[in-house]
Amino acid sequence: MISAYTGTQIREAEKPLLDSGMGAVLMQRAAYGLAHAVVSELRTRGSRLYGCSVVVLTGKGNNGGDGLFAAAHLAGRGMRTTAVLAADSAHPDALAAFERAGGRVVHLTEANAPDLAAQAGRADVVIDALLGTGAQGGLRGSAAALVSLLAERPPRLAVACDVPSGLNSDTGETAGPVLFADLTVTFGGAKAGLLADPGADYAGTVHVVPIGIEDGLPWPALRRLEPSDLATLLPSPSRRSHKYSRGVLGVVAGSTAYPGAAVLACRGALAAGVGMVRYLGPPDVADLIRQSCPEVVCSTGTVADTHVQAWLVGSGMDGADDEQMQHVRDAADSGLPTVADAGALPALPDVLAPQVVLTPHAGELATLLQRLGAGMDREAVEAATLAAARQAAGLTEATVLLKGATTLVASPYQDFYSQSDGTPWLATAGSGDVLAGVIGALLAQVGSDVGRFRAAGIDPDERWAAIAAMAASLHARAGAAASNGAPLTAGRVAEAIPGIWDKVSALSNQRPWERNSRSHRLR
Ligand SMILES: NC(=O)C1=CN([C@@H]2O[C@H](COP(=O)(O)OP(=O)(O)OC[C@H]3O[C@@H](n4cnc5c(N)ncnc54)[C@H](OP(=O)(O)O)[C@@H]3O)[C@@H](O)[C@H]2O)[C@@H](O)CC1
Ligand SMILES: Nc1ncnc2c1ncn2[C@@H]1O[C@H](COP(=O)(O)OP(=O)(O)O)[C@@H](O)[C@H]1O
Ligand SMILES: [K+]
Repeated sequence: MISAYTGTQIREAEKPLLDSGMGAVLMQRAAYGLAHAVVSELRTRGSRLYGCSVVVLTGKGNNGGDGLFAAAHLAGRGMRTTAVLAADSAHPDALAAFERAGGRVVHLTEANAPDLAAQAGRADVVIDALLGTGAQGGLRGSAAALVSLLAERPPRLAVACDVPSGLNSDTGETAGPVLFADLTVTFGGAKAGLLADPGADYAGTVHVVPIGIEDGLPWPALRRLEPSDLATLLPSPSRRSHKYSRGVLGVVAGSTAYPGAAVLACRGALAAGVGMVRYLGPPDVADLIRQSCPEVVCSTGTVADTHVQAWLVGSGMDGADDEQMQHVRDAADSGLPTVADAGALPALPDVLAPQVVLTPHAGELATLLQRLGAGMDREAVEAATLAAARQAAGLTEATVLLKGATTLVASPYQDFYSQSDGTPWLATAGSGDVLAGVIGALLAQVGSDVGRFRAAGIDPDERWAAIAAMAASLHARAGAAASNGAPLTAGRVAEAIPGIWDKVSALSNQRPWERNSRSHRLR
C-alpha cells in the first residue's frame, strides 16, 4: 500500500528532527536522493552522464536548497550545471556548495526570462526546485513567466524536486503555471497532491526518497492499493463454497434506451467472481441479458423479496421508469451494500450511509454537489478532485468513488484512496458500467467479511472505501492489459478481469481452496 501525506503532515514529522539539529542531514539525504534519481533516469534513457547539461531552477527556501545541493552532486559527476536563481536570496550553504562544485549561477529577471527559458528548454535536464511544501499559492512574477515559456518548449527531462512548483502538495490543485515533470522525486513520503488530479498530470512518475522521518508520520491523508494488497484482499472460494455462500448480487440497471449498460454491468460482476447475479428490470432488457449473459437469473419481484448480499443500481437507467426508480430507492434503503451508478444518483435521498458507494464521474459529481448546495461545476470538480470527493462523502455520508484518469474513493469517515492503474483507452462508453459490476461483485463477496479488512490494517467501518478502491484497481488493470496500447471496448475490460485476478492472486500464498485441498489429500 502506498501512503501519501499532506505537506503539513510531512513538516510535522520533520519537526522533531529539525529541533534536534538534523535539518542539514535531512537536506543532504533529500539532495542525494534527487541526484541519484536523475542519474538513474538518464541511465534508463540511455543518455550520457558526463557533459550532460543540467539547469536547476531555484527559489529562496529549502526546496531551492535541495535542488542546489543535488546539482552540486551532479556537477561532481561531470555534468554542466547552471542554477537559475528566481528569488533575491538562495539557501546559502547549498549555493556555496553548488559554486564550489563548479556550477554556473544566473539571476532570473523579467528581461532575461525568455533567454533563460530557451536555454533551459535546450538542456538535457531541468530540475524544478522553485517551491516545495512551503509554497503559499502559485508561482509569481518572473518565475511564472519562465515556467510558462518553458511549457511551450519543454526540456528533454523535467524533474520536480519534492513537488512540481506551484502545485498545492496537499490538494493537487494548481494556481498559475506549473512545469510538467517527467519525474517527481519527493522526500519522506508521497504528497497527497501528487496522487490526485490535476496534480498527478504534472507529477509524472513519483519516486519517494526516505529521509529518516518515516517513523514520525501520522495516519496517511491518502492511500493507494498495490497488487500485493489486492492479493491479500481479494476473496477466493473455500473447498465447500457454494454459489450462495460466495455472494449474490442483485442488479437493477438498464432501460429500453440503454439496455447494453445492464449487460455490461452484469458482465463486470460475473467476471469479478460473484456466486450469482439476479437481475430485476424491464422485460426487453431482461431478454437481452438472457441472450448475452445466460448465467444471469432474471426475476420480476421486488427488492424486498430478492435475496442478495449486495445491490448494483443505476447503470443505464431511465429516470422516467417509476418502478425501477422505486427499486433503486429500496436497494439503497435496504441496509445492504449498494453501488449506485449513473441514473441512480439523482434518485437517491441526500443523506445515505457508508455502505452505499456512489460512482459519479466529474460531471455527475458536480450535479450531485449542486443539488446538495455546494456550488461546484464540472470544471471546479476537475480542478479540485480531492476536495470535491471529500465534500460529497461528507455531505451524503456515503462512500464516493470519483471516476477519472485517477479514481478517488472517499469514505465519509477519514480513509481516502487514489488508484491510477489504467489507461486513457478506458474512456470508452460502457466502461463505467463494467466498473459498477466489479464493485457490486466485490461488495457481495467480501462486504460482510470484517476480519479480512481488519487483518489488512483497514478499519472495518471503512471497508466500503477499500472495496471500491480494489474494484477500481482491478478494472483499471484489466483495461490496461486488454488495451495494451490499442483501442478498447468495455466488454473486453470485463473479459480481462479474470486474467488480472489470477495474476495478482499469484502474489499471495493465501489461497484457502488450495490449502484446504492439500490438507484433504494428506488426511
Ligand atoms: N524542513 C526540512 O528540513 C526539509 C525540507 N525539505 C525541503 O524543503 C522544502 C520546504 O522548504 P521551505 O519550508 O523552505 O519552503 P519552500 O517550498 O522551499 O519555499 C518557501 C519559500 O518560498 C517563498 N514563497 C512561498 N510561496 C511563494 C510563492 N508563491 N512565490 C514565490 N515565493 C514563495 C517563501 O518566502 P516568503 O513568501 O516568506 O517571502 C519561502 O521562503 C520541501 O518541499 C523540501 O523540498 C527537504 O530538504 C527535507 C528536509
Ligand atoms: N483518461 C482516463 N484514464 C484512465 N481511466 C479513465 C480515463 N477516463 C475515464 N477512465 C475510466 O473509465 C471509466 C469511465 O466511466 P464512465 O465515465 O462512467 O463511462 P460510461 O458511463 O460510458 O460507462 C471509469 O472507470 C474511469 O475511471
Ligand atoms: K519544486
